[in-house]
Amino acid sequence: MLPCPCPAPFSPLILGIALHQENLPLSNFFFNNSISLLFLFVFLCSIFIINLTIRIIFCVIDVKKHKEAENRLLQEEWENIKMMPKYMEMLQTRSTLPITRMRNHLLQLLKINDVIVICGETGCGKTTQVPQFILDDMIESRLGGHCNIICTQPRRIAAISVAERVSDERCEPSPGHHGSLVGFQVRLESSRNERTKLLFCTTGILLRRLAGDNNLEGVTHIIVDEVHERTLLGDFLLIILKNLVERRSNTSFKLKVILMSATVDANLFTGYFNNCPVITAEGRIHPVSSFFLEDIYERLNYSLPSDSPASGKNLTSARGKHGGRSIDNHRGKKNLVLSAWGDESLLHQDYINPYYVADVYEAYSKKTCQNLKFLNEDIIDYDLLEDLICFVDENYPSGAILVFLPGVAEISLLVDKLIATYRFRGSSSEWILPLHSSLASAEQRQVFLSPPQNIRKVILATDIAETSITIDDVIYVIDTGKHKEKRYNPQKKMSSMVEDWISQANAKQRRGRAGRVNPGMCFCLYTRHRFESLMRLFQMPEILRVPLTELCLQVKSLLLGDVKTFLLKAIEPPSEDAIASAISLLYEVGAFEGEEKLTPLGHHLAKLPVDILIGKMLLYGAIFGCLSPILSIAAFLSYKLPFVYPKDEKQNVERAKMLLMSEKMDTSINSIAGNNDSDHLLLVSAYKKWYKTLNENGTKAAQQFCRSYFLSSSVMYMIRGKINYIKMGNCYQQKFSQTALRLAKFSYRITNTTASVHSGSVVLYFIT
Ligand SMILES: Nc1ncnc2c1ncn2[C@@H]1O[C@H](COP(=O)(O)OP(=O)(O)OP(=O)(O)O)[C@@H](O)[C@H]1O
Repeated sequence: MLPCPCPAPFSPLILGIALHQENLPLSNFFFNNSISLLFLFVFLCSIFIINLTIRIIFCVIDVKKHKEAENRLLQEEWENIKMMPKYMEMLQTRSTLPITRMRNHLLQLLKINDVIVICGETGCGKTTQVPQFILDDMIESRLGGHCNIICTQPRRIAAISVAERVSDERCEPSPGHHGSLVGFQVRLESSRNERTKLLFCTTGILLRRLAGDNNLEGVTHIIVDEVHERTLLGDFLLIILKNLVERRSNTSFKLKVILMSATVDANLFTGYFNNCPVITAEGRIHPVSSFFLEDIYERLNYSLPSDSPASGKNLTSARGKHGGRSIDNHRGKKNLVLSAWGDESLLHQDYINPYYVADVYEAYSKKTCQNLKFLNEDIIDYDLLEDLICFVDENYPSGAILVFLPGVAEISLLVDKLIATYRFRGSSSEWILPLHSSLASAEQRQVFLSPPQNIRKVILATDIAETSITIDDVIYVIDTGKHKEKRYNPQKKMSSMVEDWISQANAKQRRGRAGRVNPGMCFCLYTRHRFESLMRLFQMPEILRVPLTELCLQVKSLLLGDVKTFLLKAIEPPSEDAIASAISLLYEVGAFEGEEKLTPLGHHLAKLPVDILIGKMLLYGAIFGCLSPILSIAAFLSYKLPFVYPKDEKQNVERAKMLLMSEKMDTSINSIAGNNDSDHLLLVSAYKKWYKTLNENGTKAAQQFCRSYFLSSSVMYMIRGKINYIKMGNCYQQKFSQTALRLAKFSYRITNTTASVHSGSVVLYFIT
C-alpha cells in the first residue's frame, strides 16, 4: 500500500505525479487513501472559501466604489439642475410654502430620531416637499446613491399625481423615465427604474413588498402620508413599521419613518411611537372662505319644497322607497302649486328637524329658518346642489368646481341632472367629470386637464379626491358632508358600504382642495352647527368597525405570527372578541386549519380583493365552470341589488322580474338553474341583458332597458365597474387560472373536498 504522503503541501499535481510514479490504478488509490481524500476535500474547500471571500471583498469594494461614483454623479447632476432657470423659478414658488421654513429643523430631528410626526394645514407642502427635503439633503451630503425613500398614499390617483408634480418641480423627465429619480407604483401601473430614489406608492403596494422582503432591505425612509385616514391597511402597516423600526434601530442601517397629515391626532401617534417629536407647520398660502348651508340658502334665496326628498315631510315615503334612502330626486311639484296659492302652511305639519336650533339662526331670513326647520339632513338635496352649481357658474369668476358626493350612484344622478340643465348642455357637458375609484387611472387623470376657454370644469368626486391631490384650477369646493364607509352587516355576515356623515377632519381635507393655487371658496351643504357640534372630530378607525377576517389572512400570509398577539399591537387595537370571531369564521370557511395555519383556500382568499365569503364563492365558481355568472352575483351581493320600487308599482316590478327570468337565457345559466326561481340567477340575467344592450345599442338603449325592467342604471354601471375591477386585479386571469391549473393537475384540495375542473370552465380557457 502506498504510504500516505505528507498532507501539508498536498496538491492535485502531487497527487497526479504520485499516481503516475506508482503506476497504480486510480480506483486503487481512492479506495486505499481515504485520509488523503479527506485532505484533498478540505484543501479544495479552503481554496473555494478563500476564493469566495476574496470575491466578496472585491464585490463589497466594487459596490462601495459604485455607490461612491453614484453619489458623486447624483451630486454633480443635482448641481446642474439647480442652475436651471426653470428650477430656480419653481424653487421660488416652493419657498413660499409654510413647510419650507421647517426644512432644517426637520432634517436635524430626523438625524437623531427614527420616527417623526408632521402636522400642517392642507396645502402647506407636506406631500410634495418633505420627500424632496430628505432626497436633496442626502444628495448634497454625497449619500444620494444610498437614498431609497418610499412615500405611501392612500389612493392611486394621489400617488401618480404627486409623483408627476414632484418630478416637475425637480425639472426631471416624467416619473420612472430615464433621468428621473422619482417614480410611482400603484395596482396595475408602475413607472419606476433602477435609479428611482423616491417612490410614491399606495399602502397596498408597500404591504405587498413586505411580503417578499420583510426587512425592507435598502429602504432608508418610509413616509406615510395622510395617517389620519386610519384605513385597515394603514393601521396594519403602522404595526409592521413599529416592529421594523425597533428591529433596525440596533443596526447600522436604520429605518426612518415620517408620519404626515393635516388633521392628525398627534398625541395618539407620538404615544404609539415612544413619544417621537412632532413638527407643526403653521399657515397656508391662499385663504379659503367657507359658507355653510344657512349661508347658501340666503345667497340663493332658496326655498325647500315640502315634497322634496330632502324635506322632512317626505321622510316616510322616502324611507319606504329604497330601503331607507332615496337617491331619486325631483323638484317638489306639489309645493310649487300650493305655494302659488299661498298655502305653504299646509305643507309643513308635524315634522321638525331634530337638529334645528332656532337661536342659532336669529340673524337669518324667515325662508332660511323654515328650510332648516323642515329639512331632513340625512338626504342630499340635489335640487339645491344643481342650483348652487349653476349659481357659481353664473356669478363667480372662472375656476373649476369640485363637488364631493358619497358614491358612484350619487355622482351619476348629479351628472344626469346637470346635463339636463341649460348651463351644461352641449360641449359643456363633456367637462362634467366623474372621479371615483372604479375608474381606470387614465380616466381619473382627466380631471387634471384644462377645459377650453369659457367652459367650466365640474368634477363630481367621491372621497378619493379628499386628500393629497392638487387639481390646480379648482377654486370652488362643494361638500355634501357625506361619504360611504365600510360597515359590518351581521345579517349578511359581510361588510358593505353605508352612507354616513364625514368627520371634521374629512371636512377640513375637502375644504383644503380649494385655495391651493389661488384663494378659494368652500360651500358646505350642512349647517355650521352640524360641523361644530355634531360631527365627530375624526373618523372611526376602520379596524374598529369592520370584521377582521381580511387582516387575519394578511397576518398569516405575511408570516407575522399569532394573529391575536399581532393585532393587539395596533395603535387602537380591536377588541379580543372581534379578533376571536374573525378567526372562528376563517376556520368555518376553511381558510384556517390546525394552529391558525392557512389552508390552500386561505392562501387564495388572502390574494383576492373581496370579502372572504364572496372570494370562496368565486373560487368555487372557477372550479365548477361558472365563474362568469358567479362574478356578476358576487358584484351585486357585495354592492347592492339593482331593482328600484317606485311607489305603487311593486306588482309591475315583479312582472318585470318574471319577464327577465322567463326570456331565453343562455345555456350556461339554464344548465345551472334547473328552474327559474333563483334570485341570484335573476341578477345574472338582468346584468347579461343590460350589458348586451349597452354594447350593441349604446347608452340610451341601456337606459331605456333599465326603465323598462325597473333597474337602477347607476347600480348597473357600478356593477360593471366592480366586475372589471375583479377581472383587472390579476385574480381573474392569474389567480383563478393558477388555482384551476393546480386543480386540474393534482385534484387540488379545497377545504375537505377534492374537486376537478369542469370541462366547460372559463378558467380552462385561461390556462390553455
Ligand atoms: N399639480 C400642482 N399644480 C400646481 N401647484 C401644485 C400642484 N401640486 C402642488 N402644488 C402646490 O404645492 C402646494 C403644496 O401641495 P402639497 O400637496 O405638498 O400640500 P400638502 O401639505 O401635502 O397638502 P394636503 O395635506 O392637502 O395633502 C399646493 O398648495 C399648491 O400650491
